[in-house]
Amino acid sequence: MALADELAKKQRSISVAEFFEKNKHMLGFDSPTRGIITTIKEAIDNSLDACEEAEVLPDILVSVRKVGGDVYRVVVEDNGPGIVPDKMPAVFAKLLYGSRFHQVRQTRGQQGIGISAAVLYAQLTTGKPTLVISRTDAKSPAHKMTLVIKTETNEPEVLSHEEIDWVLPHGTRIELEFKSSMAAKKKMLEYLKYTSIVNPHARFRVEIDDESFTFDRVSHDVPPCPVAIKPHPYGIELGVLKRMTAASDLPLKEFLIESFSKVGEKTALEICAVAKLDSKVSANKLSLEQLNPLLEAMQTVKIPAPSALQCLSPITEELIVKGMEKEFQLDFIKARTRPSSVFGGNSFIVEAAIGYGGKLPVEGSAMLLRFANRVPLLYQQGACAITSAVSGVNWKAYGVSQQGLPMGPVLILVHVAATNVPFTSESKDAVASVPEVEKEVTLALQELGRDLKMFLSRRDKSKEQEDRARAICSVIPLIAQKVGEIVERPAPDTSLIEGRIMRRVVLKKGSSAGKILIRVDNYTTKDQEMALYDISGDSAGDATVPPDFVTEMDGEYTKIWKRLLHSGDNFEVTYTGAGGGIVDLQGIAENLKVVVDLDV
Ligand SMILES: Nc1ncnc2c1ncn2[C@@H]1O[C@H](COP(=O)(O)OP(=O)(O)OP(=O)(O)O)[C@@H](O)[C@H]1O
Repeated sequence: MALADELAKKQRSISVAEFFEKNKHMLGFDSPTRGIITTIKEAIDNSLDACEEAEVLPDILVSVRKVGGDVYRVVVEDNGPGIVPDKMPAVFAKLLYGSRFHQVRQTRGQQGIGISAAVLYAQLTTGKPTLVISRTDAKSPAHKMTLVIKTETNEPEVLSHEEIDWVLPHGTRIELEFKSSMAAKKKMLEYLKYTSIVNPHARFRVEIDDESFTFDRVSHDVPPCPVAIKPHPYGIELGVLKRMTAASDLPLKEFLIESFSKVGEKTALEICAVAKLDSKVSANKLSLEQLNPLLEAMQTVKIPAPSALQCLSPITEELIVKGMEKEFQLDFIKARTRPSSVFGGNSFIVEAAIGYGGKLPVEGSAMLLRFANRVPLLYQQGACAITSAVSGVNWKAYGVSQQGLPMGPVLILVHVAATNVPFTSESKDAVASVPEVEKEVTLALQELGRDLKMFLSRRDKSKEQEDRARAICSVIPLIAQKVGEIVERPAPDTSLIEGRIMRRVVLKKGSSAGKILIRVDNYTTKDQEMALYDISGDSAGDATVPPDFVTEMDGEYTKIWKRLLHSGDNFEVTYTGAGGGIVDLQGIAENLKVVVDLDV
């Protein structure tokens, strides 16, 4: 037909670079504002992955600078293992080129698209090539290249290449220029803050125009790099099995043992028996008719779950708490790392944490921080299985109000670590709805919910006790006076009683000087900041605290002195002046025993 001939002239293959140039939203480059965050995220993901592989503590520099008009230069530099010069062009200027796609282990990068997509975005919006410097060891020179992607062929083009001296003994630096705006500055800083929470061993130095920020590490231990394992029989699909058998000349039994994790002699023979196949037949001789029952047998025979120990890298409860405490002021924080679990042959571990109170906003719904393989998920919260699992928990049972998400000063962190995170799309914004993953998130949150409930009821109880004590306090002088009248004696001095109620030390107005002795006993948890408040609201009184306290003003008269508490601490607060005052010991952990002695 004439039309078919006509169409035939227009039919041609499309390169993957051309495809993503047109569909950049699929990779998280929907708008200039988002483009800048995605670029930084892709580069940082790679830096962290590379440092983990090289077992070095990541020191990452991020710089964003306006270079004219609406063009910004983004620089990300790491102290990772570097990239050999031969591979630099393809790593940065060829889509679907990477080292992690075929590995069964937890990594941030998976697809081999991320950083080349950023290079493509830069050349699309400014026409500028990307500059890359990389060095693999102190004895070799660094290589500096400028690169573009030839979109029609998805092949790299090296515009310049020279060997240079470089300050870093090993590492990689990428500089891209693209059209953007600073509308997302807050989100960018949030992304960095959240990244530093789940990568507590990394340090980020950030320069945005003329401002600098540091997100420092709280751990000096490099997390063990996840080790790749073989695929599990439960997670295999027919096409993959066909490719694997075709490439193997081993007998079927040996092929099964060699190619899959958790398959030993006994399991391999059982699979062959269920599939009614000879265990000695060569794997590459199997026909499609034989592969179908083989696959079915591989998925019905009972096989132990893949081991998660080596291939996953959970953050751990202790480090999640450290990371959260570094970035948020909270009254309560608890984290939980669940045992490993499996979906479709993929190992995964869910970790979660709940923070409460402190400086979290009281109004509105809880803050939800979602993470997958130690990467913050900043977009598509509503489409994420983590969000629906959080909303599915009955928070009212734990003393927290709820409208879908819990409401009030609550911070929820959920981290899904998996050998293959089931994202809803290539832009890796949201976790797809997988019942096994959702169940684990729910279980982690329910466990934490019970701890939160306990904290809240203890807090309410101590508030109740304080109110009661206060009420008693207020009538003590009256009772004393009445007693004095009855027995016809002067009223007894009740100031000391008033001064030792609860954790609040009250110095009566008119007392000219006082000493408060504070002793910290029985401190079993980690160091925690304690604040001493002078809430007298009076300029006449003043207090002297030991010099290692940091003083802050809260309002015009109220001073806050802060310092970390340690077990066995002993110190004195001296109060002078006629104004009287109240020194309040706040933010003290439940299990911390603070002994306050008043010596007026
Ligand atoms: N800073 C770096 N240091 C060392 N190697 C790097 C660095 N950046 C990239 N690489 C290498 O280049 C490859 C490609 O990176 P790219 O960002 O395109 O994909 P990815 O991270 O593997 O996957 P994804 O598309 O899911 O992000 C990586 O797999 C890694 O081997």
